Amino acid sequence: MRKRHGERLLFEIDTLTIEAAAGYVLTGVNGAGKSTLLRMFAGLERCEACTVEFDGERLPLHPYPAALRKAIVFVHQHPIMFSTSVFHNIAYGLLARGESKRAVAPVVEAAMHWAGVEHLRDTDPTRLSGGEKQRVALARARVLQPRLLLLDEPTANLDGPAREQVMALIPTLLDAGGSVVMACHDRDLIGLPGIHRLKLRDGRLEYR
Ligand SMILES: Nc1ncnc2c1ncn2[C@@H]1O[C@H](COP(=O)(O)OP(=O)(O)OP(=O)(O)O)[C@@H](O)[C@H]1O
Repeated sequence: MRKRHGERLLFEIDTLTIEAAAGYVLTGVNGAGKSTLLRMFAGLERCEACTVEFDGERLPLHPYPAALRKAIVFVHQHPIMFSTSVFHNIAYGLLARGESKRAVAPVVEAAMHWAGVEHLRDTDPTRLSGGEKQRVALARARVLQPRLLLLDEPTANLDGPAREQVMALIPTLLDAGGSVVMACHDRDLIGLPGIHRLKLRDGRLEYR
């Protein structure tokens, strides 16, 4: 995977292997390219010379393949939500996949319970705090059961109980059986037991 901005080479990565059902933190100084790398995986950023092997099939990252669109979910640092309700935002992706309202309702209930946002079900997400919004975004991603979940600095800009609540959810994301890669600077996330460490440094990826 190679990424340039004009003449500047941001990174060049020969091979990156993401195992099934494994958790990774991606670290690196500000501007190292962490968000860019995650956005590439999610098809949100063009890249040169990018090929992935997914379930034994070789695919380009551009144009972005439908198989990856279904398998990979990206959670933005500042999640954007419809100005409807928390319930609707969590349900939306499943309804868009063609699932019935009747099938989706209990899944959304369980996800709200998991994220501790049941009391906010009818709230307009634009009125939520940063921590509440991040928890709704995690619930919204989780119901889609992604094979790979990409989190961009999930605890950035949070402190106190809001940060603790988001922190507590992250290890349980792996229980669903998918893999998680999160870009972060948060020492507590980097130190989570069993998590693999990746570092972008001077345009190269290091396994640590
Ligand atoms: N469209 C663009 N044109 C030129 N440079 C860009 C563009 N988009 C991003 N960059 C640069 O690419 C670099 C990588 O940005 P990125 O957001 O991926 O870094 P990061 O490691 O996630 O940083 P942080 O830890 O601060 O979030 C930065 O120097 C940024 O300014």
